[in-house]
Amino acid sequence: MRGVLGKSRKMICSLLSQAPVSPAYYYRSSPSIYKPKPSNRFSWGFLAPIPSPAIRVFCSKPGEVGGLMASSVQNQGSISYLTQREAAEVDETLMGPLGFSVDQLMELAGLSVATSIAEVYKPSEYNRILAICGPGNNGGDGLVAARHLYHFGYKPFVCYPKRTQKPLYSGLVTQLESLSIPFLSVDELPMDLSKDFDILVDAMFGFSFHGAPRPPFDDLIKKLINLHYYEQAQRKSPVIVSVDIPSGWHVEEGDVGGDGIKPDMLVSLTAPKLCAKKFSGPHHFLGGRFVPPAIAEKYKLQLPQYPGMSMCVRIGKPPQIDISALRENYISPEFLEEQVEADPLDQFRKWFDDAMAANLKEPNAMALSTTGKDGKPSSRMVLLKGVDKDGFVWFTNYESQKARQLSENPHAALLFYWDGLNRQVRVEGSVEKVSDEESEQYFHSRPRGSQLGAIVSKQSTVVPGRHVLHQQYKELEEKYSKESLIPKPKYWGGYRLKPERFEFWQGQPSRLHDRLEYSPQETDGKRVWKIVRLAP
Ligand SMILES: NC(=O)C1=CN([C@@H]2O[C@H](COP(=O)(O)OP(=O)(O)OC[C@H]3O[C@@H](n4cnc5c(N)ncnc54)[C@H](OP(=O)(O)O)[C@@H]3O)[C@@H](O)[C@H]2O)[C@@H](O)CC1
Ligand SMILES: Cc1cc2nc3c(=O)[nH]c(=O)nc-3n(C[C@H](O)[C@H](O)[C@H](O)COP(=O)(O)O)c2cc1C
Ligand SMILES: Cc1ncc(COP(=O)(O)O)c(C=O)c1O
Ligand SMILES: [K+]
Repeated sequence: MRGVLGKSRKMICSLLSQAPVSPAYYYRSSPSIYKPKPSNRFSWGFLAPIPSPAIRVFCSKPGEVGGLMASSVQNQGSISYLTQREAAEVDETLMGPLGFSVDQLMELAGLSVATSIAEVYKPSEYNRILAICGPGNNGGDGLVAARHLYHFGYKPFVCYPKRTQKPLYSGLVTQLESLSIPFLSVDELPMDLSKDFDILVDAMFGFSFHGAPRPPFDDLIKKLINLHYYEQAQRKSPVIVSVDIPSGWHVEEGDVGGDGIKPDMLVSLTAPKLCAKKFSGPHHFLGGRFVPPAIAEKYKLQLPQYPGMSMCVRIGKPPQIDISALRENYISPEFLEEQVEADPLDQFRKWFDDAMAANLKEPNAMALSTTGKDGKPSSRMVLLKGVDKDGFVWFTNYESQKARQLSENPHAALLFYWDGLNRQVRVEGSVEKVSDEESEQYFHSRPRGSQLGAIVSKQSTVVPGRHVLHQQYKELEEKYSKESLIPKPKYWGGYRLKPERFEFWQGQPSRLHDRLEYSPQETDGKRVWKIVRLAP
């Protein structure tokens, strides 16, 4: 036993060091200023390899969008598929020499199913889920997924007609019961599932399925097939998510007669089985992030890289994007005149603290909009580096495009967008350079690399290639290798915007957002901020 483990550990290490990094692809979203005709559906053609994908996935049906979780898209051609026998062998190896227990694998598999669903179907629009669970481990995955989906904010129901008395399964049932998740018998299910559920999780059979489905699963499978006809009759029907194998399909041949279920999503576990090649629905995911390199090597598995910390990864063709259907319904607490600070700077600090507390990434990133003498506006992101009664400060290159525009027209607008909080803040005012001292002080507080970078970059001018920047950077690194202080170039420094108008925006349902505007007023020779509500 020790020998096997020792050997596999060594093998794992050596495989890890040689493991080719499979390319991960993502497709980009962009601000949706384009308003297509209702029928205008098109797919995003742009797929770019990135080292660590972290993106949203957009899908074809209204309400289907990726959450904030990362996902990536992988070319179907480069993925390998398992036969039924190989799938069973992998199972045995994982739970034999590799030391996994069935509970562990099932927990991770069920979690993968739940996270795949959450990536595509938002709980606000696809809330009622029926998990139909079969007698084997595929059914167990369905029970685990139902529990996670409950915690993700969905309302799951479970149909589990052929139970096993094994402690693992009775434990899963108890866990669901303790969450008051209803169990429905086959008789309690409506004839037509389309009215009561938004998502049907097909966890009836996995890779050990053989022959023709026996009762009561034959009828349950028919219920799922019938949904297809309701849809053809223009009725809204729930989406079907199949766990590992679309139930009733041959594990290798797929939907042989062509009259089987047609899932919208397939979550392959460990590695796709051969039948997955026949899956033509819009969402194919892989889950079960536990495959050790030793197994991948043995079965020559080519699997996509899981992005970041994600429990699932999209495989197969990217779905078509209907940009016109992408929308969020903002749900936030009310933002009322009585609650706001009299001084907009205090209000800004309050919201900034909220953004920090919510762990938002770079809450100090703001869009800066400027116009030159030609009156043509341009925007770009900069980082807020200080804010007080004198204004909002950022640093940049004094010979950049924005600097040229600011010299021609010293007025600008700043925009903060705090996605996770449904908030934006607009600040407008006049701009001036900060003192040289202030720029000096800030410049030397930056990492050495960024200081050198600022010297190298003649910001907004044309560069013949990346190598030129790197070459200059290297030369500077050598030049200043023995110096503790890197001199700030004259062409780098800060700007300060003195606010003349603020607007605090908080998203609300039905687009009836809160907008409170602050503008300065003279009252009895004193400057005070007047607050008004603007129509959304
Ligand atoms: N790495 C892995 O391997 C992992 C595997 N995982 C999961 O395990 C799944 C495989 O599980 P599994 O082996 O328990 O098989 P599965 O198909 O769920 O059920 C077999 C049951 O169905 C029955 N049955 C068969 N045919 C039938 C028919 N025609 N009509 C009626 N009943 C029929 C059969 O009864 P029998 O025919 O033996 O009498 C038996 O009771 C796999 O797909 C994945 O989801 C993950 O949890 C974690 C990682
Ligand atoms: C999140 C983020 C923060 C940025 N922060 C700064 C910054 O603080 N200063 C800066 O000069 N450029 C910053 N940039 C780069 C600018 O967006 C822009 O590319 C650059 O300043 C040139 O703009 P210009 O040609 O309009 O002058 C940032 C970019 C991003 C995406
Ligand atoms: C070109 C440029 N300058 C300055 C900054 C701000 O960097 P720092 O936080 O080091 O001041 C950024 C940040 O992205 C940048 O891209
Ligand atoms: K299934």
